[in-house]
Parts: sequence; structure tokens; C-alpha cells
Amino acid sequence: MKQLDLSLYLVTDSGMLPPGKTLPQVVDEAIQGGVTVVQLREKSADTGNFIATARLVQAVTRRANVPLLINDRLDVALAIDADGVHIGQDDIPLEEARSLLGPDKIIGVSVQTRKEAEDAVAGGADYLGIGTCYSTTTKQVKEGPQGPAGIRDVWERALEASSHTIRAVTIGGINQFNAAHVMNYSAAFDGKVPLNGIAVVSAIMASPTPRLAAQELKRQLSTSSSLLELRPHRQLEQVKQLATEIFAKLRSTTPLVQHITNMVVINDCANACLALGGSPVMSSESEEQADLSAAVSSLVVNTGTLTSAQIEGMRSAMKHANLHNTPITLDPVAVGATGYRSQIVSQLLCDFRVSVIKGNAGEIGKLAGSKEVQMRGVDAVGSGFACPEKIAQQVALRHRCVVVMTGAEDYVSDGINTFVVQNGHKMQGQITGSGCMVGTAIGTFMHAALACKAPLVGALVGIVAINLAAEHAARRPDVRGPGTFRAAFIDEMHNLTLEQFQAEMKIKQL
Ligand SMILES: Cc1ncc(COP(=O)(O)OP(=O)(O)O)c(N)n1
Ligand SMILES: Cc1nc(C(=O)O)sc1CCOP(=O)(O)O
Repeated sequence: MKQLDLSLYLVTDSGMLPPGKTLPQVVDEAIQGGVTVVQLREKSADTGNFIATARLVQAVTRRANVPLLINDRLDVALAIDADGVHIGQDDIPLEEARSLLGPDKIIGVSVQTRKEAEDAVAGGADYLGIGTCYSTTTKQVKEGPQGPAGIRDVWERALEASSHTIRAVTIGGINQFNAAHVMNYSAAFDGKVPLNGIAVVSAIMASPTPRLAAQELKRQLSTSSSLLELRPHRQLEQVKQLATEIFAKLRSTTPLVQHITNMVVINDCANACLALGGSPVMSSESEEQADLSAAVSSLVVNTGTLTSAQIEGMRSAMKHANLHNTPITLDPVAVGATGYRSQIVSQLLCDFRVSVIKGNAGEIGKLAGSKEVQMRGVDAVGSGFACPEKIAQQVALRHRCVVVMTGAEDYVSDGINTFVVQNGHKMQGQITGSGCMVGTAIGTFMHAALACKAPLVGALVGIVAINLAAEHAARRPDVRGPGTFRAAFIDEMHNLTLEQFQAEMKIKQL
């Protein structure tokens, strides 16, 4: 197998160079920052200039022992004895390229579809460039972006077709904000087989500081490998132990929990967060998200009363949360009730990495593509799932996160481990916003949970804590109906002790 580290793949574009920098300088700095392979892509250079530029860049790549590939032009690759070429679907056929270059040179092929991936594998490509991941202004692409879910689909086919020997990167609109999400979400076969890397043009070429840009991308890639490790098999006793640790940790840390939530519940959610031991901040203005993100420990995004301005705020907050590896709890309120809402939620899940999705049966059913339960307004209606735990598990696997599906019993799954929580009280269903407060509770514990590398357990702690508070509130003699329950519910979140939490949690492993 040819030596090829594809993890951070730079495709050049001299039209984007920052003022005062030459192409060899940018390539040199990018390699110092961690670029592992360089593709020289000169779309408008004539042959003489292309060869001259290639020699200058090759001096840099050879010194660093990084492979240099040439985009499209075999003649240029042969002239400078490059390490290989990268060809597209409209370029020289792969078989011709192989016979001209010989078996030892690297040949990469661009693919957009499962069929193109199969053909490139059959033709002996060394690696695939699977595109287009996100929209890009660097190049006019024929087909629209397919998002990391589409990339995963092509990648799975390529792996099957090659008996798991082919390597691949994805390309298109990838940057420091989304690199970890792309790697995590596009990983094949339930997240077990990640791509070999990402290919970027503008994220490095247009940066005034290419070394720092490459370093940040590398940091994001290392985050993504740890994300794949956040779902070990867990035993119930270990989960209960971790749950107790996370509960105790929250009370000693007071995390800043940002909410972008709906106008019906905003006050209750802020009070619930405070009562549980967090510190709420309820900003949704997109202009301040970059600054806020530096201080925020956890982000809760709730789609209950969406407005265009709020969506902008959510997108900005989620983008910066992903950059800082801040956990996001998404409450896709009423997804499925309208096409608009469904489209907004699906775009958020395509573009951003979330740690937890929390929803009722109708919302999670919609994300699973199930018709057994539907949404009427914000409520779930229908006969109920034949196998609810499978629905939660399926959505967790699809979206590479923890899923909490609320109901008379609450299901919590990360796709590998699934639990059911049997705490709670029917009075929770008699006040508005109790579901949204579950999202708040999960978000409040999520920072402590990530510190313990246990997002699944964090979600369990959130739902158990709030359900225990409901049980305690409903038992109080001063609670005579929904109004007094609502106030007592907040009190009991505040009063819940570690000992009560430990003794009263009812979690079963499925
Ligand atoms: C790594 C990588 N993947 C895809 C492409 C796109 O190549 P191609 O389809 O040949 O289009 P052009 O680059 O020639 O515009 C690539 N260059 N690199
Ligand atoms: C060269 C190229 N090929 C693509 C494909 O989809 O095959 S997208 C693309 C440009 C990627 O640029 P940026 O990282 O600046 O978005």
C-alpha cells in the first residue's frame, strides 16, 4: 500500500492567496501547520507556467516529505515527476492514467455517486475525493451539496466495493467550524469507519495565517476522533456511578448554559436551569454569538416558536459551539408539524454537530421517518411505537448523538447503549413547557457529562433529575393543581439532593 496520510489534504488555488504571500510560502506554512498532502490545482495556468509553479511547490513539499499531487494534468505530473495526480469524472480515464503513470504513482479520483465510487474502486484508484459536502464558492459544482449524510452513503458503498481497502476524503465547504462534524457524521457503518480525512481549499488558501488555519483544522480532526470514542459499551452499575458523579460535578461548577428557546417557556427554562445548579443566559442575537461562545459551557436550542432572526441566531451559536466543542442539546419542538419546521431542523442537523436530540415520540418518530406516531401542533398523537427503544436507537445512529425520547417512560440511547427511565409524574403533562424543561435539564448537565466523556449519562442525569423533582413536587400537600405544581416543580429541582438522586433514580438497561 502506498504511504499516504490523507488526514489534512490541501488543494491549492493561487487566485485566493492573501496579500503579500506566494503560493510556495502558503504551502510551506500550511505544511508547518499540519497539512499532510498537497494537490496543485491551477485551473487557468498555461502548461509552461503550471510546470514552473509545480517545481517551486515541489521544492517545499519534498523538503517536508509531503506528497505532491497534480490536479487533472498528467503531462505536468510526468514533467516534474510528481507523486501522483487527482482526476475528475471529465478528465483522462483512470485506466489511461494508470497505464501512463505506472503502478507506483498515486491516483485520486473525484466521485459524487455510489456508481462513480464503485467504478473508481474497480479501476484501481488509490483514494477517492467524495464531493460535494457543503456549498462552496471556490468552484461551480454540477450537483448541489449532499451534506455529510450523502457523503456517508457514497463512502459506505466505496468501502463495500473495495472490501474496505479504499481510502477517501471529502471536499466542499469544509472549514474549522464544521470539520469535526463532517468527520463524525460521515463515518460509515454506524460511525465505526471514519473517512481518512478532509480536503480544503479556501479554509487554508484564503487565510492570512495558513499555518494557524491548518493547526485549527488539525485540532478539529483530533476532536472528531475522540467523538467517535464517546460511545463505549456501558453497564448499568457503571452508568449509575457516572450519573452520581455528573450530578455532583454540576453542583460544584455552575456552568453557563445558553438557551435559544421559545417565547412560551423562556422564563420557566431559565428558572429550571438556575434551580438545578446552572447559570442561564437566554441570548439569541446572531451578532453576539461569537463573543458569547467563548464563555458558554453548554447550548440548548429549542425550535418551539421559530422566527427568521432566531434561526440566524441558532446557526451562529451552533457554529461557534462546534468550534469550541461545546455540547449542544437540540429540542426539535414540533418537527414534522409543518414542512418549514422539518426543513429547518434537517438543515441544522446537516450543518452542525449536536450532542443530544431530545423530543417526544412524534418528534423523534419524524426524525426516524416512522409513521406510527405523528405531530399535531406540539403534541404527539397516534397508536405509539411497537418498539420505542429501536426508534430512539435508530435516530441516535443516524445523527451520531444521544437521543432522548420522552413519554410515560423515557428512552435514552446513543445507538450502542439504550436505557429506559421510569421516574416522573403525570402532572408534568399538565403544565406547558415541561418537555422544554427536560431539554434545559439535559443541557445543564451536559458540560459535566462531557468532562466525564459520557454524554449518554449526562442525558440520563438530566431526565432523571427533572423527573424526580416532578415526583417530589406532586407529593407536596400544598400542590393542588397545575399552577401550584409549576412553582413546586422549580422548588424541588432546587431541593433535590445527591442522596435522593442516587437512591431514587429508576433506570433500566435495554
Ligand atoms: C481531493 C479532491 N476531491 C475532488 C476534487 C475535484 O476534482 P475534479 O472533479 O477534477 O474537479 P476540479 O478540481 O478539476 O475542478 C479535487 N480537486 N480534489
Ligand atoms: C475543488 C473542489 N472539488 C469539489 C467537488 O465537489 O468535487 S468542491 C471543490 C472546492 C472546495 O473548495 P472549498 O474548500 O474552498 O470549499
